[in-house]
Amino acid sequence: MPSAETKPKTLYDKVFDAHVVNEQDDGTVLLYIDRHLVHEVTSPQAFEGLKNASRKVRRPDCTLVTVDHNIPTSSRKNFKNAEEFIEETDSRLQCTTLEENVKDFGLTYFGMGDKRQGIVHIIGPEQGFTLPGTTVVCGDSHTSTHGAFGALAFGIGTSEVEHVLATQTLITRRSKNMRIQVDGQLPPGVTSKDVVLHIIGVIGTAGGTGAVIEFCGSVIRGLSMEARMSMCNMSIEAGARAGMIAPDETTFEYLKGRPLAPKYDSAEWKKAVNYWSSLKSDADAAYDTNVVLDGKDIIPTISWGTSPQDVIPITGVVPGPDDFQDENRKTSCKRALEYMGLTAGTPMKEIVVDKVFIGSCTNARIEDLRAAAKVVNGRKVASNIKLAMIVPGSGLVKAQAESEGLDQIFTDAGFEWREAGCSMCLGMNPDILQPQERCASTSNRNFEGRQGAGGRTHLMSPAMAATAAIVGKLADVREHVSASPVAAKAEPKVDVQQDYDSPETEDELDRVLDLPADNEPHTNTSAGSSAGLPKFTTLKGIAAPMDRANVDTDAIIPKQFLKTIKRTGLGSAAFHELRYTNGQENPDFVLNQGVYRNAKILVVTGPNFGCGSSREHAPWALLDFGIKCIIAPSFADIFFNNTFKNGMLPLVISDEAALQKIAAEARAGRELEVDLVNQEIKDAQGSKIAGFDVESFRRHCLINGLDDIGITLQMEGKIRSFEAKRSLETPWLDGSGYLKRGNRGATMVEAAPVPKTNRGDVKNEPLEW
Ligand SMILES: CC(C)[C@H](C(=O)O)[C@@H](O)C(=O)O
Ligand code: SF4
Repeated sequence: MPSAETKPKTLYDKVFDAHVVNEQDDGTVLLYIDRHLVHEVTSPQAFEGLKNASRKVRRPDCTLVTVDHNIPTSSRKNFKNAEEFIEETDSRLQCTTLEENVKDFGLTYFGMGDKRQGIVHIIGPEQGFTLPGTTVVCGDSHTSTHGAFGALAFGIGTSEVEHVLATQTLITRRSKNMRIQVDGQLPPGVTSKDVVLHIIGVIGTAGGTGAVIEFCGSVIRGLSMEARMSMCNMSIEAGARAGMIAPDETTFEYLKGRPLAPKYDSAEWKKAVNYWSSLKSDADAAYDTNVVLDGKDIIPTISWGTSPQDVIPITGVVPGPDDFQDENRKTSCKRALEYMGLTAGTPMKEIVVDKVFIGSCTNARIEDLRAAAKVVNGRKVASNIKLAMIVPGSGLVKAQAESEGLDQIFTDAGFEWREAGCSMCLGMNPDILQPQERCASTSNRNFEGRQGAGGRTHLMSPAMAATAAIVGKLADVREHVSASPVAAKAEPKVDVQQDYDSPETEDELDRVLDLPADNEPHTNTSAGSSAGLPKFTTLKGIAAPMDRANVDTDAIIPKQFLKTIKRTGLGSAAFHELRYTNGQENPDFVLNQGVYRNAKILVVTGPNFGCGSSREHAPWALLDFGIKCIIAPSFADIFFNNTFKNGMLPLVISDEAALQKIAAEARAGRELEVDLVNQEIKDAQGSKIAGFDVESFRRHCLINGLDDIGITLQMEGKIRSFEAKRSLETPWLDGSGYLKRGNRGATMVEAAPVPKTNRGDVKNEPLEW
């Protein structure tokens, strides 16, 4: 056996190992976080937690904040401030709460009046905030996007957002290694979006559970950074913790001249590139799973159902339950066909579309817009299309597209040209589908109700969505455009400097100056801080049975309830779309029936519970309903973590016979007892039905009601030594370019750290600095 030092490592192992602050014997790791992106939906409760415990943000210089999910995409010509601009009360409150928080904590913020505002996963890379070899987190599942740079980037829940804000670390464990190699070459008309949809079709939405996927092979090497981002973005849809691609010349080329990357050609840049070049898997590194695909087998791919694994080549027909072996898939197929209003056997190309959405963190970058414009150029949107919209991923993408005349191509064809934001990807703002409307969408999730209650989503590439807009039906781009719309590998540079007055005189010393006024980390103490959690020892109560697979967090708590700035009060909204029909309780749904109304335990017989979004609102809603324990054959990673942070217990029972025994008790309406101390599930008479295993650190915290942040703060010494080492080895990660440059150039004033208001009237304080 080679020693730990000499053992060949994967890219993931290398980045992970380089960030370990502390490792316990049971594998619990305190991991240092280099980059934290924050948005309005998943942060209010985290900032509230900090305030309640009188804590500060430890590293404002490593934190970047924007608004994206709730904001309208209508013209901002008359924009003055979010308070006046956002009409919907809850959305407005979420955005203004964020603005108060960035002021109170002195954070760098791209507000709606700043050209650099955009979807978090678009602006991080665009600004050079995302760098190879870093750890990147955000309270958002599509943080996986940033893995395209060889960063270890993953979504976290709100409790973890608070943990990172307070400590700049996370408590985590190692994931498995999965390699997906795509060899050969892609045929014309096939893009990275088709590749990733195809992959999810092959491995399924739970295929990557517990693993970090490394994408490699000649097809991946040949992709531009933007195309790589689209792929890593959707690794969460394959159930993975993260997706990664080893950095190479394409990556370095993309990073040249980005405001927050080391200055190009400086000694620091060279040092960085030298380090980044070492970030590749060792030749004989071992993977837990290997998948090998050939690019030539991939055809433009599109989704037909309500899960991202429900995909098919555009040349295919809508499948039926008989096309699947697995019972769970047969049942979900039936339900999906009903929801989608489709009949098995219908050719995909005959499906008529009502709306077209080109946007989202998967496909709203300049290359995506160019690919769509190439299809649209000189043509008109079909007359049956009620709305075709282009929503650029950031203000800078929008400006770049306008400078290339793409906006004109789109508007001439009949598309609406909007302002940056998440928009109809999840419809937290006014951009939604009406019930039964069918949408060709470049986003990443086709869950029931995702783009609007009753709305029907088909996922596809920008070129395919543009083709659907022109044809009025789902259509094959290859039949409508002669040349491949795939962008060349040459990097499509968005002009990130346009707002940015970079001083000519910068030299190496700059890095030292390039620090916030108080570059000392803001240290929090563990003393007298947050309240901790209620202890979980045993739980006795009614268990509700749920025979479903892939229950996503959009289903557990739909988007309209994410606008709260509190953790409580979501119980009545849990499983909203399943629980109510036209405002009336649906009698078929288990939680509306007799004893199950008071269920404390949920027994799910299908795999992959809690997949999709990172919203901690899902466990909050279950907890508020009264459910403290969920038993299932497997869970999606982020949901699994989120439950523990709320004193809840997710129990993996992978033994089918044991699970069926437990489910039988639940179906009979009898109580179960979950004994965490002895790790046993008992029936109402107290006889053991099954045993289980919970990682010792997590068990210890639950049983003793311990607060993670408090525990981590006791490691201050170790965190400080880690930071000192980081400053020496990767100095480019300290300080934020904005925080210094903001004091120099007038055009940068709006991005300076936000002083705490001293007028006591935050609402009337101008927000566009
Ligand atoms: C709001 C946020 C928690 C969520 C996510 O984590 O993915 C959102 O971005 C989504 O796409 O559903
Ligand atoms: S998936 Fe959609 S809602 Fe989520 S961050 Fe991306 S664009 Fe926004």
